[in-house]
Amino acid sequence: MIRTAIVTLSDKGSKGEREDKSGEIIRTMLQQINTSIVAYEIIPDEKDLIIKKLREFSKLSDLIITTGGTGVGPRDITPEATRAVIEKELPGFGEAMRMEGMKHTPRAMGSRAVAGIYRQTLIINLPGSPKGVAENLSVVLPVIPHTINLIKGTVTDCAKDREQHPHR
Ligand SMILES: Nc1ncnc2c1ncn2[C@@H]1O[C@H](COP(=O)(O)OP(=O)(O)OP(=O)(O)O)[C@@H](O)[C@H]1O
Ligand SMILES: Nc1nc2c(c(=O)[nH]1)N[C@H]1C(S)=C(S)[C@@H](COP(=O)(O)O)O[C@H]1N2
Repeated sequence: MIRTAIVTLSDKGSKGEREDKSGEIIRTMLQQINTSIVAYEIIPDEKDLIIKKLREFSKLSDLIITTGGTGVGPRDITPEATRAVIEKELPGFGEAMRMEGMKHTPRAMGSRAVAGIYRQTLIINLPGSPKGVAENLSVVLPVIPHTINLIKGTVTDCAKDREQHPHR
């Protein structure tokens, strides 16, 4: 069971001015893999607060998924906060999400989403819009369990694991 935390970055959402559809989509899509939601919060786009929350949630989760604040708006700061926390970056996740996203909309190149590892927790940024969340998460979802197994050291032989699970 992958213990998962969801963090929605939204100034409007944190003030109760918008329903968090994006967080809800993450929750629904995660049912496709073996996860349990252990934490969920909507916070404003404040760098120090995001850093604090990522560190706090990493103590209780194997996976943290953020949504929002990845673009070029004046208050978009999620990638910088994530980079301040992670110890290893996984650039392939962002590359894959943007590459696939551009098949849907050229605006996908405007997301600066990053992914990486802090201690034993995988952190993945997703854009804020519900469509952006669904399209981006569908790209990385199949590799999340394998990545977490590698982080935790429960899979050490990638080649053998690939023979057993050729599609993930
Ligand atoms: N959590 C969410 N739930 C539903 N829709 C969202 C959410 N986050 C973003 N959106 C939608 O995606 C659009 C682009 O997201 P973006 O984060 O740039 O918006 P925003 O209005 O600046 O957000 P905020 O002021 O809440 O931080 C929003 O205008 C909204 O329509
Ligand atoms: N696949 C995909 N990626 C996407 C989108 C989308 O609809 N689909 N929306 C884009 C848009 S419009 C923006 S502004 C950026 C950043 O969104 P954020 O600032 O809400 O995180 O993500 C982009 N990435």
